[in-house]
Amino acid sequence: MSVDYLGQIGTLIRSARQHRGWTQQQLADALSTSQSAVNRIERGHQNVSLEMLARIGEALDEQLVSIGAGPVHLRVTGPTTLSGSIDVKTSKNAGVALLCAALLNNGRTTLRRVARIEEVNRLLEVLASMGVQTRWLNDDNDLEIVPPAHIDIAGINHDAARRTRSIIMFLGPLLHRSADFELPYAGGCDLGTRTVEPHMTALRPFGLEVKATEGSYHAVVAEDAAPVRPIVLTERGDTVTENALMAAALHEGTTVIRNASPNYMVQDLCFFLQELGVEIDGVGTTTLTVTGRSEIDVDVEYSPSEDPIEAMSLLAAAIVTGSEITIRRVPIEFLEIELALLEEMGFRYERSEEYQAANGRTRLVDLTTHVSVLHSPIDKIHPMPFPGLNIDNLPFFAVIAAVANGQTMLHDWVYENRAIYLTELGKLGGKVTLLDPHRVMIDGPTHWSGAEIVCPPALRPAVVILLAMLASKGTSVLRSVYVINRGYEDLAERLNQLGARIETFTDLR
Ligand SMILES: CC(=O)N[C@H]1[C@@H](OP(=O)(O)OP(=O)(O)OC[C@H]2O[C@@H](n3ccc(=O)[nH]c3=O)[C@H](O)[C@@H]2O)O[C@H](CO)[C@@H](O)[C@@H]1O
Ligand SMILES: C=C(OP(=O)(O)O)C(=O)O
Repeated sequence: MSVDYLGQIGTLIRSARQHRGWTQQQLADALSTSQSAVNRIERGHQNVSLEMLARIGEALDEQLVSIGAGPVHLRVTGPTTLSGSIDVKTSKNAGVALLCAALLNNGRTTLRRVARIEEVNRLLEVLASMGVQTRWLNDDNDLEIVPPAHIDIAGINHDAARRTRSIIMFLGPLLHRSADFELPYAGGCDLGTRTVEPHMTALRPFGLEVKATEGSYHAVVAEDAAPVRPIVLTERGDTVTENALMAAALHEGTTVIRNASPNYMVQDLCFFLQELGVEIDGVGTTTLTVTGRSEIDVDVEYSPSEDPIEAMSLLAAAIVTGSEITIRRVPIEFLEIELALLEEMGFRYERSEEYQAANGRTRLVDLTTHVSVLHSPIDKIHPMPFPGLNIDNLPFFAVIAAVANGQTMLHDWVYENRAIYLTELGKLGGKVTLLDPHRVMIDGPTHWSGAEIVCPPALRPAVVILLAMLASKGTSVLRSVYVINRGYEDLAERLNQLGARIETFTDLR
């Protein structure tokens, strides 16, 4: 940790003083201190208290440093070899779904070990603005949520809401709470246009009609509407399935959802809803049969499961740095295809016996990676809805393909923009050719060398670049990492515990 903050602050003070046309003595007089003290401060040789900084700023009529504001960056020194063990944290995508689902419950919801990430923070801000009480209970990241008798949807914090995609999952729970309300447009990663139409189609049988007005969705709910036939999702999407589930959970009667996503976050939501007393058959399949309740008022505890995408990120970290590490608490059901493909590429690893996650349902294993010589797969790599290679895991195969011998094609048919961001690996020495907006060709192996890169506005590609920086020779800088913190808790610090050399810094302003 060698950022010379004192030196930087000193330089800022000197230039502000000179800008004002003052000598060191004049500043010293204004501060009732000595000229030699000012000299030491300007040279970065003296620790300055916050109070002193404020006084200097006042004397020079300039705000010298704004603390905590502005973007956060990472400085990475490489190449690194990692070692040791790391636990996978609970998933962002279950976390946000469960926060929305807590709106179904009039009672107290306690979620155990929630990922303390920016995406969750934004949703907490949104919930607070609607009058929902939330609080972190302890250092284990247990989170308590208590909705008010009347949810103030109109009071919603638009700025926080617009920064997350998950806001769309308020529709399912809120349609039972209000007959007429507005929600800001969903945000999240900039991956190109992401449709909300399947959500509207899925929720229409519950009486919901949504009109897109300027900057927000205007939702109107018809009284006494109820699904009379199975709801057939037009896409097997994760959040759309969750919306349909949440709408069905507060509908007294049985709803059948077909073409449902059986993916990890949906399973977590189903297990939680079961704890709330909602009956659900077919968890983990594409047909969910839900018998809801007209009111839910229980004090409930639930432990969301571990994040398969974080597990994949850590596997990629080990592979790109040629390291042997143990990744604990891997939800194996959701990483099997990725591992099978990696094995085909020559990756060797050991897998422990299975054990249960804290929710008592999800199967976990520990994986120990071995240093392996990888080659490209014979066929292109493409994602599919679960059970298929997870779309959020596809970007990690870019950095893996870059260290494998041969040519690999990645085909991201899902998102309009995400593959494009992978070409940023070229700045570190990767040979990544964009064939069209959905396909990239990667030639490996790569001699990585450090560079300065601004995070692309998409979580997974940003992490992919960080991982390549771990393997890059020299110093790299990754700018504006909010996008990473949106989905990962303390990633840099946890990689450092495995031996990485990543420093966090901000611009002093
Ligand atoms: C909060 C959360 O849980 N976010 C996840 C969720 O977002 P979410 O459920 O919001 O995903 P989207 O609805 O944006 O779907 C992703 C894309 O896949 C397309 N699509 C999806 C299913 C399908 O059967 N056919 C199809 O074409 C959609 O049109 C869209 O372009 O699922 C995405 C796809 O797994 C993940 O990347 C996100 O991390
Ligand atoms: C696309 C992602 O997230 P979101 O749906 O929150 O934008 C992701 O997790 O990679």
